[in-house]
Amino acid sequence: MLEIENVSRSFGQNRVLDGVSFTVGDGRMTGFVGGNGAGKTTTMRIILGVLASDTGTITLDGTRLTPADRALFGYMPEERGLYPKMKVAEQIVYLGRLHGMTSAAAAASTADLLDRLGLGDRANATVESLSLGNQQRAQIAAALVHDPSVLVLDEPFSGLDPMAVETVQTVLTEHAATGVPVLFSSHQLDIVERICDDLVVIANGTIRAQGSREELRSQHSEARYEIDLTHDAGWVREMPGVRVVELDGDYAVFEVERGGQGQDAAQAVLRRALETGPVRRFAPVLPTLSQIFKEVVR
Ligand SMILES: Nc1ncnc2c1ncn2[C@@H]1O[C@H](COP(=O)(O)OP(=O)(O)OP(=O)(O)O)[C@@H](O)[C@H]1O
Repeated sequence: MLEIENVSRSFGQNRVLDGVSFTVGDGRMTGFVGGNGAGKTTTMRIILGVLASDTGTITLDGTRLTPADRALFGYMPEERGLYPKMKVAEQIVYLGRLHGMTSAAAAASTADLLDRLGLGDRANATVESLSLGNQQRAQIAAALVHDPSVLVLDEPFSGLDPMAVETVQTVLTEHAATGVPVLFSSHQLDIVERICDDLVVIANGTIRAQGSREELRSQHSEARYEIDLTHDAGWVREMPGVRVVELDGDYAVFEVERGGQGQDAAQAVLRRALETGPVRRFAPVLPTLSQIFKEVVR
């Protein structure tokens, strides 16, 4: 498990990370989300040791990170780092060699990754001749070539078409499934929602929420309910403590206050519904990641 504990960092007077703590579990795809300038890249650079923190520690399985640990990490930096004029496969093999792989092992890993990423037929093309999306796939291969023990990816899905998102997602998920902690940032909340196991939300340099996707969704779900009746649901609008956000014949979605009073109001709707006839469905509505995000960064 990778653990970031109480990390702070300022640039001049500007405190861009303030007591940041979160964990990236083994085998967990952990989405790191936050608005522009929230502190994601700074955090990732500190994890990789390319930037120092002012305070705080980073540990892997309880031990403080050493340069040797970090040499085994895979990193896709925000500023993409491949040489434009070098051939794709040659370059990825070269990066594998820098990580201490034999030529044969680096070549085998490169060929395998390029195939899985759908770049097999471009192995001998120069990086600059690839489309941006394909350059991005090559960057993913570069981060994975040495079979990293931890994977940190800054916006791995930006600029990818939906097919490429799926391809990259499969490769990353397979790598995580070998027990590797994977931290990736993204502004594409729909993608994060689909693929992350855990989520960390940062705003203005502080962590606003973290946990498994299911935990977060259920923590933020109790205020909204849907009810599906076999008769008109218009009366729900008249119920105290209830705000109807959608009404369509015998179907309604409504919000209540968070907490005990709100729950009582929701239960009162259910009781009244049962008095008036059969109820097909009554359930909390799980919020989308985008709704949770808006709520916690507010
Ligand atoms: N080298 C630096 N010198 C001064 N300020 C910096 C430096 N690097 C980052 N910052 C500031 O730190 C803050 C956090 O930036 P960071 O790049 O970590 O955010 P981010 O969450 O990755 O944003 P984005 O989604 O836009 O990439 C910003 O206000 C940025 O201007």
